[in-house]
Amino acid sequence: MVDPVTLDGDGKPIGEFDEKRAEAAIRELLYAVGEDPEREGLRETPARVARAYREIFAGLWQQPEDVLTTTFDIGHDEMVLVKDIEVMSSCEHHLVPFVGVAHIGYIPATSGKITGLSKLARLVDVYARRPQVQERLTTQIADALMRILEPRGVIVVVECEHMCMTMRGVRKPGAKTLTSAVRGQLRDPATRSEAMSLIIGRG
Ligand SMILES: Nc1nc2c(ncn2[C@@H]2O[C@H](COP(=O)(O)OP(=O)(O)OP(=O)(O)O)[C@@H](O)[C@H]2O)c(=O)[nH]1
Ligand SMILES: [Zn+2]
Repeated sequence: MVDPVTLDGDGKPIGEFDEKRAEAAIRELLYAVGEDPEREGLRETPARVARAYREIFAGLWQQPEDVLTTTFDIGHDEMVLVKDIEVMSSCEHHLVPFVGVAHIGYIPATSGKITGLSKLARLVDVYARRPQVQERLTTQIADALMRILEPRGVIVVVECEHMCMTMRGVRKPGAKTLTSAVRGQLRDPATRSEAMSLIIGRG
């Protein structure tokens, strides 16, 4: 899957968030919907929304290597699974949120790298804080872990509710979308089903 951010030769993102441009766009949007961005309550809104977008899309200027920095070798070669990591992302089709949880498991290489547990949650944010589709979010997390930790296997399961399906359009609140990405030894049916039962069997 191609990373949506254009990278330079050193793998760093090209460009930067243009707050002034975002502010002007929000002013235009307010005019377009028939509002008056000069009225009291809206005067600060374009600047405020621009700052909010800077935060919501901050992942565009981060790479997984920036957060998977702390790795240890503690000789643990059994599965590590972190469940119910909060996901807050934005649907790239409608620019409204999709929210839910991610479950991430990996089997370290025999003499391989383990990362700090919080780094898995940070990795989710790197990819969630971009205009996204849930399938790409899921595969990007799995592929980054495979590339950086070089584990024997990875499983990523993401369950989200998409606001574009609840607040507009088809209007089906409560519908959850599940996506998974499985790599390496976790593709083995027995290992995969052990991981899935750990993920699904939450009390
Ligand atoms: N596969 C996938 N689809 C998504 C995701 N987020 C939103 N969508 C869908 O993207 C589709 C865009 O469809 P379009 O027909 O181009 O847009 P639309 O007219 O606004 O569609 P409706 O949402 O059905 O009103 C919709 O079916 C959304 O439900 C996602 O993460 N993954
Ligand atoms: Zn959408």
